[in-house]
Amino acid sequence: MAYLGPRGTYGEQAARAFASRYNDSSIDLIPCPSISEVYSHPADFVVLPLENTLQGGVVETLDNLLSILLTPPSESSRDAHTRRRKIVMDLALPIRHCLVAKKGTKLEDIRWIRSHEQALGQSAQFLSRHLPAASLQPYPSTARAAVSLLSEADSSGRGAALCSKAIMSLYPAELEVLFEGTQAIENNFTRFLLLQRDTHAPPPTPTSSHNSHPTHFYALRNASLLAPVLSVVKPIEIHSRPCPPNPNPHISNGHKDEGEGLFPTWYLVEISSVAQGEEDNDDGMRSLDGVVCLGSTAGRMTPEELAVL
Ligand SMILES: O=C(O)C(=O)C[C@]1(C(=O)O)C=C[C@@H](O)C=C1
Repeated sequence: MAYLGPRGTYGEQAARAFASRYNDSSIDLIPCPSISEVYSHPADFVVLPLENTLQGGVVETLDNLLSILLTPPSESSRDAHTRRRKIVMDLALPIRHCLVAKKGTKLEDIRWIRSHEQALGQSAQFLSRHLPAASLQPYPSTARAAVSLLSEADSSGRGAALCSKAIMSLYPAELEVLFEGTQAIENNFTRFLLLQRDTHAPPPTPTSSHNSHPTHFYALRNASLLAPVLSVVKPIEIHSRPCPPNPNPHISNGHKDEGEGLFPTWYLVEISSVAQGEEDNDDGMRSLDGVVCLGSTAGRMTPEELAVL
């Protein structure tokens, strides 16, 4: 199971929780250096952060999920295994950031702060109030930012990281927590998705809160597809992202003739299956040209289930 590493990330916590849903103790957790490398990893399972209470969609995840719109069905290279993967589960992980620094560092000495851009954004109010002069340095993950402090040549401790307290169990002798709870609100969650290859692996065992109303995810190539889709289903959420420049002019990115001019956009639409006649609706969605099904969440883990892991 591939996740955004190194050890100590929120992604690792999500991966452990997802792995516990499988009656298979042989699932290895594989840390990857970036969200894009998680997405393209050939593992049977990958774990991706989708959205956060305070900061909204995780753009690197959205761009990777939507990149399927550029992949022709016959693709045989890097994208073959990503095409065969489907979303099977989600969870909402409580997110509580700590300001962490090398032991002995004082708050007033801190000149720069590293973290994943999501964590920096979620802590913007704290940073402007307590560390207004510090420069912000985006890192590929919260734990990578914390680990980078250890190899910092500057031993006077002028830098800090925002990350999960979990990092302290890995580096108790080197790091210390200067402040707990830097995010703007207590009820801060990041939703993670589990994608599973449609071969080999068994399905997850249902959670105790087994979701009798799964939700379904679709990638849409342009805005004109929103109208037919929204006329047949109940949308729960719609994320939009700029359509990337087309790397392969032989494959349409869906925008040449759409008249969207300067701002071509792709959409990730999540729909509920509680709408009447859901089966028909789902078939209707799949048959639309420019719509790709990305999978369904079968059961969401509750905070209580996460707490006992
Ligand atoms: O950097 C991490 O620890 C991650 O797991 C990534 C990530 C994200 O991409 O949103 C996950 C949860 C938090 O919102 C901050 C960062």
